[in-house]
Amino acid sequence: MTVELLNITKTYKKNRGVHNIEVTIDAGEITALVGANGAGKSTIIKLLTGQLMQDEGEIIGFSKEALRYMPDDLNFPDTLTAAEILALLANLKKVPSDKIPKLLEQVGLADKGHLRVSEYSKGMRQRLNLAQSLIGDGDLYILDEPTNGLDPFWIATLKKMLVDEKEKGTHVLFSTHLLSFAEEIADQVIMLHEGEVIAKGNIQTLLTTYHCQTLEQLWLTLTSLENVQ
Ligand SMILES: Nc1ncnc2c1ncn2[C@@H]1O[C@H](COP(=O)(O)OP(=O)(O)OP(=O)(O)O)[C@@H](O)[C@H]1O
Repeated sequence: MTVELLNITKTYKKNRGVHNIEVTIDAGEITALVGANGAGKSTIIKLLTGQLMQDEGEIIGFSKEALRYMPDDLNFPDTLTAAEILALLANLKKVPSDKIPKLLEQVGLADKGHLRVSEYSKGMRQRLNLAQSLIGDGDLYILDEPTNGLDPFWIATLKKMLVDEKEKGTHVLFSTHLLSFAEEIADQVIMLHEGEVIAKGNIQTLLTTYHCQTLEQLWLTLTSLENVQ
């Protein structure tokens, strides 16, 4: 099963949002959503996760039950410990609480689960955000700027986790400003510019087609064209 955005348009009151978006997310692949600030990445993620409703178009193949989601700005209640927060969220997803020690361990917080989130650094909060997105077995995994606040070790660990998810047959879609991160692990890319898709498809095929060595080169080439197709 694939998830498809068909001719999606979302306009905010004064701003354009995204326009005529046609995107397919395949199971067992990693799709990277890339583009400059304001290009429309978060809007697409919010449409996919049901936080926004499109003005036009249709999303098919999406089921809320299948969704696991790592937002870019998750605020946790400061007075709860990380283990308590994960227990609450596991309970909501009907996942047994005995999975929590493993989740904490996966994000390197095994010995910090008893601490209140107010005592966490930014990177630790982001790892807790990652841990909550690992709860359950939903096979549509969406991550909004997952590398934010992570140090190089945790960026490398995140890469392995996403590749493992892909190998389990999960649909993985993440947004990023880091084109090298996208290039290293994604199969497909959706490149956005001013609310429109300017390139999409298999990364290697796109690089060959446009005679580029890297995604950064491709992005610079496409965004400097006078008439973007
Ligand atoms: N709540 C909102 N109200 C009005 N305009 C908005 C709102 N959210 C986004 N926009 C506009 O929609 C466009 C796309 O924004 P979006 O947040 O999707 O971009 P982005 O690619 O995620 O950017 P960034 O990399 O800066 O997070 C921008 O022009 C932005 O100003």
